[in-house]
Amino acid sequence: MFSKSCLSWFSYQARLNKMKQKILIVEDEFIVANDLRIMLEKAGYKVCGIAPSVVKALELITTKEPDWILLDIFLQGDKTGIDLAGQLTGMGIPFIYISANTNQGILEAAKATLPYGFLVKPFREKDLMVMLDIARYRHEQNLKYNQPSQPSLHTQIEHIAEKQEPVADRLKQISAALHPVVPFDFLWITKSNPRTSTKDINMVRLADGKFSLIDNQSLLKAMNVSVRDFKTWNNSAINANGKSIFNGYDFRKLRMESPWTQALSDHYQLESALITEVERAGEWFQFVFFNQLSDLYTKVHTGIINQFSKSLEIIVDKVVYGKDPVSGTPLPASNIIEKPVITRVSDPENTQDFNGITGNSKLLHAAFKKLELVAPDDTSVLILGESGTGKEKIAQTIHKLSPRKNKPLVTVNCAALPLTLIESELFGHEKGSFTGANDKRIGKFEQADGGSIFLDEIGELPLEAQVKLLRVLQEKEIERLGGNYTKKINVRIITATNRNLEKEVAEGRFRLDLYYRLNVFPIELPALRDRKEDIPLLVDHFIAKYGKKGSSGVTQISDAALNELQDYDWPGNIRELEHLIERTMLLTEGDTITHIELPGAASANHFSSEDHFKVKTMEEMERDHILNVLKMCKGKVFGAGGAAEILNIPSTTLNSKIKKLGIKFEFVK
Ligand SMILES: Nc1ncnc2c1ncn2[C@@H]1O[C@H](COP(=O)(O)OP(=O)(O)OP(=O)(O)O)[C@@H](O)[C@H]1O
Repeated sequence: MFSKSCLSWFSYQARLNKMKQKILIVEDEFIVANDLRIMLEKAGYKVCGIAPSVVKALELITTKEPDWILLDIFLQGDKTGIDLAGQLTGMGIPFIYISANTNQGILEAAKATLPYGFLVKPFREKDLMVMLDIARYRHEQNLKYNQPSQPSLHTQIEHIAEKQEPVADRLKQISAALHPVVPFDFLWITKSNPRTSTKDINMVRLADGKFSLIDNQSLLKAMNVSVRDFKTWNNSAINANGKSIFNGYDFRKLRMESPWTQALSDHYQLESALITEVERAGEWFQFVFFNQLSDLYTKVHTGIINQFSKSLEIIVDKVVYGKDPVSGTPLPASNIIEKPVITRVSDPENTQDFNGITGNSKLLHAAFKKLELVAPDDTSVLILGESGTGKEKIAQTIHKLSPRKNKPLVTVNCAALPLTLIESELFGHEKGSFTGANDKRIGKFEQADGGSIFLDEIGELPLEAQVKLLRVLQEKEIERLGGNYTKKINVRIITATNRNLEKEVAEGRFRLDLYYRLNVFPIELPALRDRKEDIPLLVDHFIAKYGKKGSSGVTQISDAALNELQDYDWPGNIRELEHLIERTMLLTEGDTITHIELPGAASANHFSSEDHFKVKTMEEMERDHILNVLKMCKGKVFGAGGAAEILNIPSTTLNSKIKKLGIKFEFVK
């Protein structure tokens, strides 16, 4: 055992070690920078400067020669921390990111610069010190043994480019290496000046996340574009006018100016682009990265792509327009390109189902893309959408696609929990901790340990429980009611709501700090009325589902009935459609649904003359009952004489039922 004096000698040495370390803070928010300075100085470090921009940081690096840099990502000026990071690696200065931005694309970009750590704001003093300690230790070891921690992207690309493998294979590997840093769904590499259309390279990202090389001829066929049109369009390469990021308005303008971009983006549902050019022996080559997400590209990506311009040159020289590695002859594009197998998500003929989620609309694809990005991480996800849009299904898919898939996914409907039992349900209780607690209970968080917890209708959680939840998120530990110890837990949190949480925060019903913690990665699910093109697929899906389950002989639906469904507004979204199809199948004789009785349809319909055949589902009965009570109470939900009191249920529960059942205020009047 160490004696007390021996221990204090160690901490004295540790402090001496720190004192030798000069740290530069690169942070544009003065308060945060100052806080950091105070924490570091208290711990014995020397802060040699604070820089709010990359320009200032470079100046201070030259004059102060820092040993370490704490680096924010978005800074004053047009350069980001990630731009600076590239230069720091070259200068051999170790750095740690400190940022509130945990957007997946940015994290990937940050990762590619090989930082010694990434601290998410807000953080505790202890977190900063531990991270710095570990980073310093790792850096010392690296210096001692002279080991680069992992190959840089450039080294990876160099290595792939040199491989004696077919061009298509190398391009796939290069795309996979580039994608985490500059995400794309379609990469077009073309010789922009002088122009030669035969040498275009088109890399498409498939549904499984892999890449495929597709030649122009197959592309034209898939896009239904004539060779003549293509030749005319293709003579005009994209004129980027010195710009590199094309989001929103700029992307729409680019589409108008470049018919080829328009055709590509229509076919592949592309919404943004990042363009860069490299020069090789007097010839210019354009790399156009397209993405299905709008507003995806930021100056972080331009910074990265500029850092990797040498890698792009290698791609041009050694892979795309170079010599065949085996025969040594120049690579004619037509020979190196394989026939495509297009099974990507957006191909209506091939993919209609993404992990059990049916739909092929653009809006749903945007949600899938986000889901794919976030699923493998531990990031908290907030799913937003009206009742019945499939939020729970999305939560299940996130869990299924995550490394936690073999551990439990515990679902909690916050609206259905009785007020008095919420805390014990979520965090558990010890025997005798309150009247009626006859046994000890393991809470939902503990049940989900190692896996994920899905907190549905999080907007309904009362304020007291919100405080506790916040603590769990911050401390990653729970305390059972009546227990006097805490337990560490490792749970990924997925939440969902059909409420406008920002409004809830503004009106004091939801804690702002909790909202920030949960809203790290929001996924919005579109209402069915905004993606009616998915109705035929969904109908087929439900006919198949209930055909298998029940005794109905229905296997299809007539065009006329389908048209009726597409004309309806779907206030209850997919849940409403599903129940309607299930019910209609029960009532249909033969194998084809030819008519659908839509809610509110006029008496001219097929079934209303035979009311005695009409079977109401439990949900419909519940809906009718609530509606009648609401009418009786003149729409009053809360308080004395309100519908909740008459129905003897908490008003929060009633409110969520009203939403779930698609009851609108207009129906009550
Ligand atoms: N894209 C989809 N493909 C197939 N079935 C779907 C899809 N989306 C939702 N469903 C089905 O629709 C029903 C409602 O979905 P879910 O319960 O996930 O919605 P929700 O948004 O969580 O609703 P609420 O907010 O009311 O809890 C479920 O039976 C689900 O299986």
